[in-house]
Amino acid sequence: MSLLAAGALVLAGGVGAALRSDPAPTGSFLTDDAGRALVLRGFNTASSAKSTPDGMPKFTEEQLAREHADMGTNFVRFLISWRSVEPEPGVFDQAYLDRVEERVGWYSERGYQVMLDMHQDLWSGAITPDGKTGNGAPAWATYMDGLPVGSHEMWEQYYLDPGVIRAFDNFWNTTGEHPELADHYAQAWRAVAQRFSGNPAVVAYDLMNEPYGGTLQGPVFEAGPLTALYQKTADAIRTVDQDSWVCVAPQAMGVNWGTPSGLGPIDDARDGDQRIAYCPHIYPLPMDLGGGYEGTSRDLVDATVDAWRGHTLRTAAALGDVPIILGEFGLDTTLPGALDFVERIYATATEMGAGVSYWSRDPGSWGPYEEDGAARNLVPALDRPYPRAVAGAPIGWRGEPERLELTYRPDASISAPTEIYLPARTFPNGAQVSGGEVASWDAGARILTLRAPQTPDETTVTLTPAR
Ligand SMILES: CN(C)c1ccc(C(=O)NC[C@H]2N[C@H](CO)[C@@H](O)[C@@H]2O)cc1
Repeated sequence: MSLLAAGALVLAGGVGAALRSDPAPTGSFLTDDAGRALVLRGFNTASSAKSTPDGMPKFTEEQLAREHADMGTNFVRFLISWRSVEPEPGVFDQAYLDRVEERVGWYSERGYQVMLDMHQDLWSGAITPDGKTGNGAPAWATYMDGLPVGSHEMWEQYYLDPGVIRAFDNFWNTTGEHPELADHYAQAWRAVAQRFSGNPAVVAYDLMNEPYGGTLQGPVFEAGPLTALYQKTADAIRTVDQDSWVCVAPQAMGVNWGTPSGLGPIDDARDGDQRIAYCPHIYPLPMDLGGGYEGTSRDLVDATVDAWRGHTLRTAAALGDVPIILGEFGLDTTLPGALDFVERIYATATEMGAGVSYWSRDPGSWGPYEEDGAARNLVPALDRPYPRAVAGAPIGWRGEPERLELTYRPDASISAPTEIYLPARTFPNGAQVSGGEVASWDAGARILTLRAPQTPDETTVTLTPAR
């Protein structure tokens, strides 16, 4: 069992958890330019970007400032789209990338890390005449070959329509008719990476949102055309960007619900340690079907989370002990037991050493704010102390409203300090620290930094509210 697992198990669940037979957490993290291990907590921003003419989310800098003040997030999975990057074959829209870069600047000014998510659902807006069902791919890359697409109450049903399956089969070249589309996709990502290479706020690229294999499903898809596309795209990115992490996601069908992924390893062409991350989603079916997190539904959801955890750790290990970002999870937080479910997912991600981007930042019953801007129940639930950046190797940590415990092995070669976020609602006067020394306390940004320990030995610091 890895040190991370031992530490996490002790912190997260006591002796009982130590008997867990699941694979050990990988113990690897994305790092910032200073080399600190990053604990990433934030939102998907935002679903509204799927349909706007300019490709931008309906989201203002003031709304980001509010999110930062209310919850101390440090991460965003920012939705971009192939249709906006490459509106015509081989034509890359620099004005669109300007708009993306402006918003990346909002996050950068507040110390955020940004993961750019090439987002698709149901392939493209071109699958239906009104352009409102799917999103992501441009119309010129959407070949349905005249096959029909129906009209459905549940959006997921469109994935079973012949026209939609054919659009995916042509992209993956399962038909043998369109080998050029994957090359275009990789070059579109190269154009994005060329723009953001060296941008200190852009830490990662999430290559494709919730991939779907059309006729091909499961390992034959994931280990076949999906892994091949990721390799092609990673290679294209590395011709212009040697440092950003490349995040690869499994197919959504099944894996979102707790079944194993057959994704194959990606060879990272960069000089030095590989920077590949694994970015699955989790949406337990009983929650999606409206069951809530109570009674029998809760038992089924817990079984899903346990299965998902084990499969995720095994895939991350198979990809080369890569770091994990939970790219999406979310729910209608008016469901019974919703906040207990949110707590369960964050505790599981913490134990795994995974980053988290909640789905999503859009207003309404799934998000942190109402349409009128009023804060919802999610805000206090997500406003928790956490170690944003660790100057060394995190072994394990546990955050409760009025207590943070972090065990890590300091790395004296890292000049930047360990940073900890402390919520105003539970740490109004800052923190009492045991096991470490306070270097600074920024009451405005709610960030406390620790002085580097004198020895490289594993150390545990505990923070409780200052009186
Ligand atoms: C049948 N297939 C392929 C399928 C079914 C269901 C989802 C899904 O719920 N995804 C969860 C959330 N993720 C997207 C955005 O990435 C949201 O629209 C979904 O609610 C995905 C794929």
